[in-house]
Amino acid sequence: GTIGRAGNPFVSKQIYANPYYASEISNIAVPSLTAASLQAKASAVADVGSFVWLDTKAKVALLLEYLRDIQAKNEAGADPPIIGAFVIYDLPDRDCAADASNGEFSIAEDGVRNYQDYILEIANITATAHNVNIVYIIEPDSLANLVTNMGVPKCANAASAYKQCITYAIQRLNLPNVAMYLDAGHAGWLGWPANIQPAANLFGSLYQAAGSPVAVRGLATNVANYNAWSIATCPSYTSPNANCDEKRYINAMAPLLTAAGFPAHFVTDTSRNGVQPTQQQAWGDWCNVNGTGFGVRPTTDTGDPLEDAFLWIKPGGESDGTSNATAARYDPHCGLSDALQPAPEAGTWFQAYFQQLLVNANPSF
Ligand SMILES: O=[N+]([O-])c1ccc(O[C@@H]2O[C@H](CO)[C@@H](O[C@@H]3O[C@H](CO)[C@@H](O[C@@H]4O[C@H](CO)[C@@H](O)[C@H](O)[C@H]4O)[C@H](O)[C@H]3O)[C@H](O)[C@H]2O)cc1
Ligand SMILES: [Mg+2]
Repeated sequence: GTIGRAGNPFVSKQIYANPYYASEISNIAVPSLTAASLQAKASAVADVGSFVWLDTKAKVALLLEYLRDIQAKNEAGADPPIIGAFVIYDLPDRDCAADASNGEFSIAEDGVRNYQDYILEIANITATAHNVNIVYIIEPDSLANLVTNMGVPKCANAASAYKQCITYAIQRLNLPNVAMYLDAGHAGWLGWPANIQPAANLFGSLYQAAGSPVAVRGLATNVANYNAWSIATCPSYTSPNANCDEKRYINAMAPLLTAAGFPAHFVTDTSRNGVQPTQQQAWGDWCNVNGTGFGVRPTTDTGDPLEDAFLWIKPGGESDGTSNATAARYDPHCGLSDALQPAPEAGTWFQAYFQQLLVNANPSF
């Protein structure tokens, strides 16, 4: 049966500690660290299962390589069995409300067709690796931008392409060895009272229009963001949004989704939420935020029946965006007082940020 229909895809499994992140740590981070104690801690980070971002068509080659490695490890008796963990992130006109993570495809230049080819390649590789279970997070920030940023021309112009591409993706990846979670922003984005019902409507209508694919298990929250899973006192910067953490957000969202025909479960990114409250000057500050730390390691022990797992989705140490104001992809959020600077381009290794996460890790390494 499909792992999506079969319930929580993470139970009695371990997430692949992928070589891409491990090599960033062993080739860049460890040699850059002077204290031997920090080198040992850094090496331990490489052993944590985290998500591989397929943020270019070229990186789909990694999917094939890593699924083969997982298959071999499982055949050699990996216990618990290893599952693959990947982020689908290559929409045309990507990251439409920001400048830091714009992608390789543009709608004006056959971007929808290029995206469909990207998805087909992933689907074909996924189907051949039929005895490896895989979790896909679908397109961070995309649908959330369609809820709150239709006033941004680039988002308004991209809306139908986003929906067409995401529908294509969840239909083509609706395979027996797949579970998918659609990205749903975070408590400080779609959790606002003004946004949460429109968000449920969008997710419900898209899910049903796609034919309610059984492999779609639910939604992913807090991807590349910093919110607490559950916090006793709402931080000041969250006021007046009562949904001030991810647990409150998903518990407010779940009944609205069920009513919209989408009985969803959730996963939450805890890779960078170990320090609470954060040093964000405003809740909407998303770029390379100062003072953060690695959060709870991946686990299904969430204490909430709606929450399948805490996961490390954003690879901690990879930049959210460049602080170079002359760069083509410069976004002003990466130049704010609460953003660690100087920062390299989105997705590239940011050693000072990795060190920050490491020394602030909670639980500590
Ligand atoms: O006082 N009030 O009553 C009240 C009422 C309503 C208010 O309005 C809300 O304010 C929120 C901010 O507080 C806004 O949320 C921000 O929206 C941004 C996109 O526009 C997101 O940015 C993305 O972040 C991603 C990583 O998460 C990046 O990968 C990506 O590149 C980047 O673009 C921020 O996270 C997210 O925090 C809401 O839209 C907005 O509706 C505010 C106050
Ligand atoms: Mg981003």
